[in-house]
Amino acid sequence: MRRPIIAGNWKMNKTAREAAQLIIELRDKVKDAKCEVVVCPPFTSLAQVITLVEDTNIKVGAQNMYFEENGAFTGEVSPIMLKELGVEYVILGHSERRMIFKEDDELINKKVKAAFVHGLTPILCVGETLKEREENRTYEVIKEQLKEDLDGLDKAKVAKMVIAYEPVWAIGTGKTATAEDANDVIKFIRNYIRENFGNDAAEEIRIQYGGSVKPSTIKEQMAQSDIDGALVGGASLNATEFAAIVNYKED
Ligand SMILES: O=C[C@H](O)COP(=O)(O)O
Repeated sequence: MRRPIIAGNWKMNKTAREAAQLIIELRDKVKDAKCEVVVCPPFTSLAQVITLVEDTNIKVGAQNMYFEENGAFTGEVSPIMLKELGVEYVILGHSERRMIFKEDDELINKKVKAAFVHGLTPILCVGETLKEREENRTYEVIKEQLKEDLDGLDKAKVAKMVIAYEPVWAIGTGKTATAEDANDVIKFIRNYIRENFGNDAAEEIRIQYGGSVKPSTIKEQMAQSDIDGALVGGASLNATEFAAIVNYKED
């Protein structure tokens, strides 16, 4: 039985002071959550947030990292640095990294492998653009991303990671994929894992939906057969909203 995982991606929001306020407000509101709760603040707040979530049920992820351990890579942060701080998860291949910062699948694959080398769990994001969806290329695009991003990984590692299906057209737009549509794509991802990494990995891997998730959408999304959680952007910046998502009620 897969334990749902709901993660808040704060993106480039919250100063260190604001991050501390948010996490202090959030701690109590999510303490009885049944799902795994993760927050992904900007690098500048990671250390402080990790201190503030000690002895709570909140885990911490980073929003990105480089694949090298150290060296002349100005502006980058390494897996070793994250691990030492107490970071457990790292978001990789987010569509904003792919589109704005031109990250390609080869780079994302190196980052996914480096995360595992250093004991971090990747939350790998995949998803199609509106144009690709309109051209009926959703499955083809996602298959290609999975093929490249997971290249060379063994099934034990794939089983442990998290994949977030985020249709690019649903991110920050207020448009969500219908719960059924999201579930269909997530089933497709699970089948890809089954075919390429075996049944155990397919049954164990957790696959989230991301894209304008809100308190009003989460219940229906979590009621689907294959959706194992959510990667939440905008709504994770407000403690009450994020707590309402994390504390969704099952029927
Ligand atoms: O990582 C989170 C996603 O990009 C979704 O963002 P959003 O909830 O603001 O649409």
